[in-house]
Amino acid sequence: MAIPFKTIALIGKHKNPDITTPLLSLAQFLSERDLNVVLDVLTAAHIEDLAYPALTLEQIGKQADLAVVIGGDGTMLNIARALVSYNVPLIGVNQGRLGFLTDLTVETMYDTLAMMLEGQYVVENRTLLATEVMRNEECVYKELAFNDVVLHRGVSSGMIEFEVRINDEYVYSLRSDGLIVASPTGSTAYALSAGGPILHPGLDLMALVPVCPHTLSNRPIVVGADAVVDIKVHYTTETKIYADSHSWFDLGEHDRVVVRRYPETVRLMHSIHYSHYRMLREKLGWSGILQKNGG
Ligand SMILES: NC(=O)c1ccc[n+]([C@@H]2O[C@H](COP(=O)([O-])OP(=O)(O)OC[C@H]3O[C@@H](n4cnc5c(N)ncnc54)[C@H](O)[C@@H]3O)[C@@H](O)[C@H]2O)c1
Ligand SMILES: Nc1ncnc2c1ncn2[C@@H]1O[C@H](COP(=O)(O)OP(=O)(O)OP(=O)(O)O)[C@@H](O)[C@H]1O
Repeated sequence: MAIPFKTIALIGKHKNPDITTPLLSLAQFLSERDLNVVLDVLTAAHIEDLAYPALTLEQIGKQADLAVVIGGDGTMLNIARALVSYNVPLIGVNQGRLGFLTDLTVETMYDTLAMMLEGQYVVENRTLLATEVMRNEECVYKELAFNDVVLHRGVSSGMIEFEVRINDEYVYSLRSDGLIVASPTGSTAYALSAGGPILHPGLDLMALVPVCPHTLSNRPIVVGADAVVDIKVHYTTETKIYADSHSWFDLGEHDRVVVRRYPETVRLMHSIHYSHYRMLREKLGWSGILQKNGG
């Protein structure tokens, strides 16, 4: 079978010396299979006498057929947002903490990649969120989020107050520490810590999860892909909006935060043996066996 991937980009967690050895070893493994290997410029900057071309993420987006990200969830979030418009499938090798988005390990990556390069893979299309801050009908901040868009009180100790509308219909007003609008991918991140539901990543949905709401009856809600979530901030001290916690913006009084599904999706590639439920079981420490007699 013809290999559908000719040029493979390797992108490592920036400034992490631990990734250099596995990354170069993976580069050699791929070169020996007659594949063109390229590295991203930030990763390449820390490697001496590099035998592979160093490309910007934009060049990788245009030239690579596949990108292997060696790092943690934080690195994958960043690279996925940067490459989403180029439709390059992404494979994650975990060198970080939890590794919800980076399911291969350094130990298993050779065997698993060899199988995937022979066509034994599945692709998941993952939803992203697009957010805009509107001030007097003018957009003053615009960002993409793979996990979540979070309205938060920042460092101030006081609660924030805001009003939520969905598709122009009033939903509720709330006083709380914040509100998380999570994609299915982000449903296992901050939203989960705040009591939100775990959404299967194949779903095209968003979860709205309040952070410490003052009205205890206020619960997380799940809305459809066509929902345009409009949050009007009533009173602000230091209120901020965060996209994946990587980018943020200081909100002013009466600013509106608009969140909607981004039309393009991130393509995550997994081995055919990948199981979302096994991953949840392992990462979240769920029990794998039923014990008899309550033992
Ligand atoms: N109290 C919290 O749980 C809390 C607070 C702030 C931000 N966050 C999350 O951190 C994310 C940014 O991640 P980071 O790694 O760049 O920051 P980070 O380095 O601060 O790590 C946050 C933790 O969240 C994990 N994580 C990230 N994305 C995940 C996902 N989709 N599913 C399960 N776990 C995930 C990471 O592995 C890491 O252990 C934000 O999008 C937000 O969801 C969580
Ligand atoms: N090659 C790269 N190009 C661009 N940004 C990068 C690159 N490598 C890492 N980053 C950014 O550096 C940061 C690394 O994230 P983080 O500190 O959370 O580490 P991580 O190990 O990837 O993830 P985690 O801590 O969640 O396991 C993120 O902001 C990520 O987007």
